Amino acid sequence: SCSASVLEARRFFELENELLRKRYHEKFLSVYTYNTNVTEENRQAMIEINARNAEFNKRLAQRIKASDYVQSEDADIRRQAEHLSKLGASALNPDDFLTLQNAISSMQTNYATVTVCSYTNRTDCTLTLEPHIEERLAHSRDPAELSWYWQQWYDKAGTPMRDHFAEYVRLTRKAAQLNDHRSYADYWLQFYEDADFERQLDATFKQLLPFYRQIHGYVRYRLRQHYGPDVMPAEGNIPISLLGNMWGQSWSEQLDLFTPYPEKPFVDVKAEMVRQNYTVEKLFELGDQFFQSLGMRALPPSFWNLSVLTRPEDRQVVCHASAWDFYQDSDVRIKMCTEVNNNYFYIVHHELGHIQYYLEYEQQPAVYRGAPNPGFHEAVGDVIALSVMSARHLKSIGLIENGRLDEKSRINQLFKQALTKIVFLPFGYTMDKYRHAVFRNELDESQWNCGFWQMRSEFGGVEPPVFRTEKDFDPPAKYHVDADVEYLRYFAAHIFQFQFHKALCTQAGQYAPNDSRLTLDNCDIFGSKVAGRSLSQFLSKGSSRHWKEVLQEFTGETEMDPAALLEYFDPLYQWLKQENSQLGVPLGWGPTNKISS
Ligand SMILES: C=C(C[SeH])C(=O)N1CCC[C@H]1C(=O)O
Ligand SMILES: [Zn+2]
Repeated sequence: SCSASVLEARRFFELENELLRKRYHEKFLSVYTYNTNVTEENRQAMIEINARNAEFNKRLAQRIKASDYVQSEDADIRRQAEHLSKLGASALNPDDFLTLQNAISSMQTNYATVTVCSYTNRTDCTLTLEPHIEERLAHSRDPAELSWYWQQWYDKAGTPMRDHFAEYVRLTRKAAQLNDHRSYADYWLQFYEDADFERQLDATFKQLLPFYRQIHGYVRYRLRQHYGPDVMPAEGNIPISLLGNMWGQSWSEQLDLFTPYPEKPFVDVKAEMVRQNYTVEKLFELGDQFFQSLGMRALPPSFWNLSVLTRPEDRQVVCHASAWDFYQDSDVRIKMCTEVNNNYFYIVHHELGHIQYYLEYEQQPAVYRGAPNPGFHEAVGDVIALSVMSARHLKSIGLIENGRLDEKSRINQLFKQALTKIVFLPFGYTMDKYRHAVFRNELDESQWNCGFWQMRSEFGGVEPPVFRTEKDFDPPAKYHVDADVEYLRYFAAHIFQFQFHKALCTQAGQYAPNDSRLTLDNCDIFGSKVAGRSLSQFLSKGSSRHWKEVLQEFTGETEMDPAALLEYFDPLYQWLKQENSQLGVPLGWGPTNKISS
């Protein structure tokens, strides 16, 4: 349709998108400068640019609201108008906006710079989360030491942030109301473009809970065998400090405590990487080569020149891994404090997935340079990692000997994957179930800390290693709470990534239903140009089309559906049900007693 009004509207959005692209370019340069050099001066400069951009975004939204673009006869004009009317914090008046920016950046600065004291040398208080504390949580087998680092971190990264967090809740609530949302939770949920999505998330979580209970029961049983009944009661909540990760979101670091068949040790890729003198650079080159093998773009020279891939010696940085799009000249970067180990091997691929998405949709107008469903952006890298972590692929890059696992080794491998992919689900679910309750005023401020642990216990059967009260405040001990980053995107990504994996493996001829040689858990799409074209097609759409439409073209489905995930893990699920009943392993847990009611 080329009526005069549509032509005028197209002209309007073409101009506005170019201005928006320039604003994004300027904004992300200043945020990156702060993240890669945490100084007060850089923090102030970042806030100033954010405030200026907020005014421009607000004015654009007002002009669109005053127009009839949302009723345009042209569907694309309507979509662009709707997207550009979605204001977040930008709806606040300049003073409130600055106050909110200060609250969030203060929490982020604390998270990035906090250090704790060594368990073995109490006068050394220079230990950082990455790499020192995470290394201790992954390798110590002393419950007292594990509990020490857990408490040091939560007491220093969490509790002192309570006032900033309260300010953040107050002002994001005000922003949401200015945008006619019931709450900031509803502002976050609108990015899924599906009024039914929250219900789907609840239903998906309930559907996967029985599988999680089997893993939880087995791990608790094995922890009890190792640490004894005083540390691990038979039917209790699992102390998070025993699980190898500060937040209990992934348990694979302590894998060798719970390997189903320890006599068939699953190859520790880290040991082999160290033996082969792997460098951080090599990890990124492997990821880059994987995408190129699919016929997708190589990382541009600017990536290698401008990224920050290891912790600098001479300045403070925000170590939490992140990928960056500067909306100009294919300038894409990663900032992370990489170490050569299993966890970072995964994170490198996770971040490169974001980078490939940025490169694939860069031709879109600025308003569409994003994912149509936040879960998609978090799933891309993980899909590639599913191929990379397969025995078939690890053998092909010389990191393990045996590319075809026998039944017992296959159970070990599936168990290792489940300790990240299934264990993550209650954590991801709780992070935003909790924040939604806070944002919706369903959880009273007097219960903000105990309510957090009550939900972690209810949904995941885990608890703090030490008693917690309302004098503590633990949620800001997690990066995303400090940085105002919504978290259900990761829960959704853990479901979508198996749907994407199944589609790509089918397209690559590496998966066939009921063919025991071509199963999902040993599929490796490396080198498949067919799969690469399909993935590239999917990513290049950006958010120009509704996520159900682009999902349908990519996998044939129109919903988030855990069927592919359950198919991938089925052999393990069957093994666990049989093993747990044979061992008489109790399943399930009661309310945590680590909080005062
Ligand atoms: C690596 C990133 C940056 Se988008 C991250 O935050 N992730 C990746 C997996 C889950 C989540 C986390 O660390 O909590
Ligand atoms: Zn991510």
